[in-house]
Amino acid sequence: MTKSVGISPAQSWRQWLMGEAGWRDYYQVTKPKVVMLLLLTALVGACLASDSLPNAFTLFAAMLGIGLMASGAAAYNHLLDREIDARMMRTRHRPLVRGELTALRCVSFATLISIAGFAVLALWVNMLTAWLTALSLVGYALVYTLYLKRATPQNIVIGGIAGAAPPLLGWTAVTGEMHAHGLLLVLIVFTWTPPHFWALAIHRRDDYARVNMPMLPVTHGIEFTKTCVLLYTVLLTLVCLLPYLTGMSHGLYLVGSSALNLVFLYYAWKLKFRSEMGTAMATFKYSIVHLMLLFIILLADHYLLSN
Ligand code: HEM
Ligand SMILES: CC(C)=CCC/C(C)=C/CC/C(C)=C/COP(=O)(O)OP(=O)(O)O
Repeated sequence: MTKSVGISPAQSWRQWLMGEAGWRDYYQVTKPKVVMLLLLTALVGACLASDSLPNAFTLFAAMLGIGLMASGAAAYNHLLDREIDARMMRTRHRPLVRGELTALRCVSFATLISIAGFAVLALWVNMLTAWLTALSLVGYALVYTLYLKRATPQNIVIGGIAGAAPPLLGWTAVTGEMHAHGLLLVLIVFTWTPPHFWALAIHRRDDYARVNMPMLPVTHGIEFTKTCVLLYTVLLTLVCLLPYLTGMSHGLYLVGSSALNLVFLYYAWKLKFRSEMGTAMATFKYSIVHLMLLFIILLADHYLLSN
């Protein structure tokens, strides 16, 4: 007699849940590196909100909740952008474009982790943080992705508010209330976003033109965008002085942030006046290092120099 080779209940569950997708596809739609940097800014917001160390459980729950909701927002972005992603060189290998993750699985995953993130914040952090994070999710996943991105070259300036929110989310997670210093950290990320994105958009201009996406280099040309990158970098340098001038941060921050901004200004100046083949991409890559180090320095300054 031959034994039948059916699949076990565990295997059929896995097949129902995953289909052709692997864990890597689910991981990829969460934009993990972006979310990691967002979480760093949230963590620093939380630490700067009080003179003592924040409660470890609240901090863990806040990072988990914000991380899950930001990942959910990123997964909705993959879902809603799948048709334009398929036509752009940079994004045509994404899981939904390759068909390895179906739209139904992606929307289910995004909804599940977003609701889980909201529940974590509502149950173990506070309602203010839960609702502000939900607002950021809607701002990025719906307002930016579905409307702004396709409507105006100021898309990333306005949409940047959602990506800039995490330091405030960290702040409210610890204190339960908003504070001008938390909003100052938001202002830094908000001003940083245009040079971050437009440097990449200059490099990828043709990709965006192919799909008629009204990004600034497509609508106003590369030279104008380079001028905007330089002007926003000057503005960022000035905004970065505010934590020192308002007494929120100290000398270590002033020296560290000034050095980082001088390098950013050099990249932006070079992009405008001495551009070579890889200058736009190098400026984009530096913007990420800049923001990461800036927030680490804010943290070091807070713990080493606060009384
Ligand atoms: C509206 C605001 C923003 C726009 C339009 C934007 C746009 C982009 C784009 C198009 C990429 C390239 C992704 C790729 O290569 O697939 C990127 C990469 C990245 N962005 Fe942004 N970004 C924004 C805000 C932010 C914020 C607020 C952060 C963090 C605080 C951030 C952190 C990063 C990081 C870490 C990467 C590199 C990801 C990687 O290498 O996989 N971005 N961004
Ligand atoms: C809850 C919360 C804090 C939400 C914020 C979510 C979030 C992931 C913000 C990052 C912004 C970002 C990566 C924009 C790029 O989108 P794009 O569509 O222009 O880039 P793409 O073409 O690479 O997809």
